Amino acid sequence: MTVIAVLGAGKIGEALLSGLLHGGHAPGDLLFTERYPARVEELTARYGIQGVEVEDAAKRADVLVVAVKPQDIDPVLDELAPLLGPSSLVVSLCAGLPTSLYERRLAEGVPVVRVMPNTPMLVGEAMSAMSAGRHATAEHLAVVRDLLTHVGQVVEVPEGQQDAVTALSGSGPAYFFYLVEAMIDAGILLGLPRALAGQLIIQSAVGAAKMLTESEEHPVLLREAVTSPAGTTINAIRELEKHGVRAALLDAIEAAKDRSEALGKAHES
Ligand SMILES: NC(=O)C1=CN([C@@H]2O[C@H](COP(=O)(O)OP(=O)(O)OC[C@H]3O[C@@H](n4cnc5c(N)ncnc54)[C@H](OP(=O)(O)O)[C@@H]3O)[C@@H](O)[C@H]2O)C=CC1
Ligand SMILES: O=C(O)[C@@H]1CCC=N1
Repeated sequence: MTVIAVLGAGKIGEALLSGLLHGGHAPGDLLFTERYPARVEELTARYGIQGVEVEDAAKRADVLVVAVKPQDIDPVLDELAPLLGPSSLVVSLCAGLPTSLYERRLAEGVPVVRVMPNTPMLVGEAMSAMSAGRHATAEHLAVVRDLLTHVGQVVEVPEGQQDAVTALSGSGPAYFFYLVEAMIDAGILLGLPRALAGQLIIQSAVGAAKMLTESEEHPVLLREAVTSPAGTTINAIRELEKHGVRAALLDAIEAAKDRSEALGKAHES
């Protein structure tokens, strides 16, 4: 079995480790590095996996998954530079950071694959997009695809699309959580108990997601089927249009893409 080391086991690193365990990976095949001993102990207690130093991770793992914040990448690259060679495989989950950054800072020939996953990998429902760096071959991509398939769906995209992917599916779950939160608040406004409002909205979200994935229908047709003539839904839709919700979503997602680009540009020199 491939040994995978996650460098920086925060939100997404932990989601990947947990998803891989649920997907059938043995705890002994998973390693992680973390900054503080308390976090190492917490993760070891929770999952039975071993926290190690970077040097150990580089020696023992077939795949090194970098999952620190983009702002924390410099010391990680400094640590990795003397430890890795062309037989290593680096997978970067970091928003905005191009494979060229790794290629510039690591030894010649180290293969790098850039991946943008999302947190539903915790429940085996991630949407991940991967792009090969200059030294990553079809076999490297196959290894990464196999790993990500254990925690959800995977697509391959040109690296030039990764900032847009980050804005859409990387950040995407947050937009849905935000909508659900706002809709539960609407239930409170209408006088429903919070628990009931939560149940009504969350099951509606699950049902709508299932219809989106299982029916062959376009979202517009699914929405139209809910929108009865002179009924309730069209009154709500009019308010959404009046408040520019569609335009707000376009602007919001474009702003997320701009931020992803800026995170990459900050590491250009
Ligand atoms: N959260 C998400 O939904 C997604 C995140 N990503 C990407 O994943 C990366 C991590 O994001 P996220 O998980 O949210 O962030 P977190 O801050 O939760 O996780 C990063 C972890 O790395 C640790 N860390 C920092 N420096 C080092 C180091 N030198 N050695 C070992 N561990 C270190 C941090 O410790 P400390 O807390 O002490 O700083 C933290 O626990 C980012 O680059 C982000 O763009 C990609 C897709 C989705
Ligand atoms: O907010 C962020 O920067 C990260 C990247 C995608 C999702 N979370």
